[in-house]
Amino acid sequence: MKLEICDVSKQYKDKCAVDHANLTLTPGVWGLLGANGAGKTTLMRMIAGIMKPTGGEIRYDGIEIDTLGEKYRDIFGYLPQEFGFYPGFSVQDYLEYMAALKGIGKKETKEKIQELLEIVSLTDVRKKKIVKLSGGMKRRVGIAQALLNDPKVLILDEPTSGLDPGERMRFRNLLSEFGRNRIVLISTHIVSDVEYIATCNAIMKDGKIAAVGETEELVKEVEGKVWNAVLDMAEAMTYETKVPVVNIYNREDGKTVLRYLAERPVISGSEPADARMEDLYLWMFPEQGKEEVR
Ligand SMILES: Nc1ncnc2c1ncn2[C@@H]1O[C@H](COP(=O)(O)OP(=O)(O)OP(=O)(O)O)[C@@H](O)[C@H]1O
Repeated sequence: MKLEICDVSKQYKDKCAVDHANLTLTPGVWGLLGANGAGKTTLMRMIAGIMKPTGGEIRYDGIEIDTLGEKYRDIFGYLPQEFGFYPGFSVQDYLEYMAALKGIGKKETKEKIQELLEIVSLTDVRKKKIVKLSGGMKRRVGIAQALLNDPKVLILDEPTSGLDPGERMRFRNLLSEFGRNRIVLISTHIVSDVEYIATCNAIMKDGKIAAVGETEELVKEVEGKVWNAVLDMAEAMTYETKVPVVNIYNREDGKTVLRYLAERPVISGSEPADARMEDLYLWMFPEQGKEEVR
């Protein structure tokens, strides 16, 4: 099973949102990383078949998705970034409605909804109107609807926004399991959100795919360039503008740990640290700064 994005572009009037993107997705969980405006949503909408590329094509197992029509919809699940719920519907009614749209039989629908409500921990609120749910719960309803048809390809646009830490953890576990023999693509501008579940990553910048690979492989580029320095808070702050800072946190003993990137240690007493995706991201796009990526 593979999904190929072949030289895909999308031109909106005077804006090239996706620029000759090439990417082959195979089973597993993929992170699509990029700052706001990098082109992630546009690329995902094209993969979902709800927007046509202005150049190139997208193929599922060698066949252009447009020509697959209904068949593609059957194997596909999509959680858009902004998605119009039917606020007056209860969770159960909404999922039944979505299942009908996806052409799932009644008996199968009942069982599937029960199973999914358990998975996303919404069984207790299944009769509640969606309008009355919290942001995180609404997001989980969205995740459940994307899973209704047991899709082979699952596309999730910023799925973790609005989830609390517990929900994020459950969501990660669910996707790690789900992605074993399916293609799962998750977009985010929060690198740490996909770091623990994505086995492969595609990094987007200005509409282009800037890097692709397994996390371990990609982070090799920054190995030996990540440092931790333990300082007083005031001193740590003075380095904020002098070195690319990935992270600053305060320890219980009152000291501050500054994680930064440099070819060689520039703060005395620095210790080497294991490289992670957020280090690579900042290394590749220093101008985007830490606010964008964490
Ligand atoms: N309908 C449109 N018309 C014109 N420009 C658009 C349109 N939709 C998106 N864009 C522009 O295309 C670029 C890519 O947008 P897109 O939403 O795909 O990025 P993104 O990486 O998903 O960002 P975000 O995380 O903020 O959603 C942005 O510069 C955006 O302003």
